[in-house]
Amino acid sequence: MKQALSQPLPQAGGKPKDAPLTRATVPMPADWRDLLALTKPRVMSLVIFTGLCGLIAAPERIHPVLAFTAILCIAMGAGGAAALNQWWEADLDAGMKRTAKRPLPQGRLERTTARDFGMVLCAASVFLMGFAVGWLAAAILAVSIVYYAVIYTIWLKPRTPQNIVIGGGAGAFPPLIGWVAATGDITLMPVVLFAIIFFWTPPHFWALALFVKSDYAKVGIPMMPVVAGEKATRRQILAYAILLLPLSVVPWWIGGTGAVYGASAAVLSTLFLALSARVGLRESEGPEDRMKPEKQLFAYSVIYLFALFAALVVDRFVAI
Ligand code: HEM
Ligand SMILES: CC(C)=CCC/C(C)=C/CC/C(C)=C/COP(=O)(O)OP(=O)(O)O
Repeated sequence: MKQALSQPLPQAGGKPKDAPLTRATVPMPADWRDLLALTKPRVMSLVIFTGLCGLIAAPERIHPVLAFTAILCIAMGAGGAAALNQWWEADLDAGMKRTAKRPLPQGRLERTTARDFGMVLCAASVFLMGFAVGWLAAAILAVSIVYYAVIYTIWLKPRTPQNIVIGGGAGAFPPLIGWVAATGDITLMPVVLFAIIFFWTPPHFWALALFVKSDYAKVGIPMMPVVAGEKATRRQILAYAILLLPLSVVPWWIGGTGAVYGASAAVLSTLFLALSARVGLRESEGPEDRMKPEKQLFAYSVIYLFALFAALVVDRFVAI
C-alpha cells in the first residue's frame, strides 16, 4: 500500500496479527453486509439508475434478459471498482470521520478479501457484458473501472485538486454503457449524457468537500477547498452549474428528446444553478457546522441527477 498508516489498523476480527489461531481466533467468514458496504451501495444506486436510463432512452430495444444482464454488469463493475477503491484507501478512510466506520478501517474484513472481491466482480462484469451483451459495452465498462479504481483513486486523487474534474469521467460512463448495450453504437446523444454527468460532478462533490474540508486536510488529500481555498471552490461550483444549465437541455435541442425532458431539464437545472449561486457567492469561510447551503446543494445534486434521468425515460414513453 502506498500511504503510510498513521496508526496501526486493527486486524480483521480485532485480533493481533501474530496471535495463534485457536478456535476462538479463527477469522470469521466475510459478512455479506460488509461485502455489500464495499460496493458503496448508495452511491452506486445512482450509477445503476443512470445506466438503466441510458439503456431505456436508447432508440433500440434489447431482450429484457439482456437488458437485466447489462445493468447487472454495470452494478458489478461499479461495485467492484468501489471495493478496489476502499482496498487501496483503507488507511485514508481510517483517518477521516466520514469514512472511518467502513468495513476495512473497522477491521471487519481482511484487506485481501476486499481486493479479491473487487477483482472478481470487475473481471466477471466485463466478461459477462462482453459475452452476453456486446464487446463495445464491455470495453467501455472496462475503461470506466480502470478510470475509477486506478486513474482517479491511485493516480489523480492524491496528486491534484483537479482530481474529481478529470476523475469525474469515471462516473459519467454508465448511461453511455447502457446506451451502447442497447444499440451497439456510440452516437451524439449518449456522449451528451456523459457530458452532463461530467459537468455535474464538480458541484456535486465540491459542495460536500466544503463541509468535510478538515477531514481531507487531515489525511493530506489535495481536494479543491484544501488547496485553493473555499472562495475559489465556491466560484468554480458556480461556473460548472452555469455550464450545466444549457448543457442539460442539449438532448432536447438536438432532437434526441421531446419537450417533457427539455422543460424538466430547464426547471431542474435552474434550481441547481440557484442553489449553486447561493453557495458560489457566499463569502464566509465559515465553520463546517454552519454549512447549510452547501449541504442542501449536495443533497439536491443527488435528487437532480435522479430526476433528470427519470425525465429522460418519462419523455421516451410520452413520445411513443
Ligand atoms: C469523481 C466523481 C465523484 C466523487 C469524488 C464523488 C464523491 C462522493 C462522496 C465522497 C460522497 C459521500 C459518500 C459517502 O459519504 O459515502 C458522494 C455521495 C454520493 N454520490 Fe458522489 N461522487 C462522484 C461522482 C458521483 C457520480 C457520477 C454519481 C452517480 C451518478 C454519484 C452519486 C452519489 C450519490 C447517490 C451519493 C449519496 C450517497 C448517500 O446518500 O450517502 N457520485 N459522492
Ligand atoms: C461503471 C463504473 C466503474 C462506474 C464508476 C462509478 C463512480 C460513480 C465513480 C466515481 C464516483 C465516486 C463514487 C467517487 C467517490 O469518491 P471517492 O472514492 O474519493 O470517495 P470516498 O472518499 O467516499 O472513498
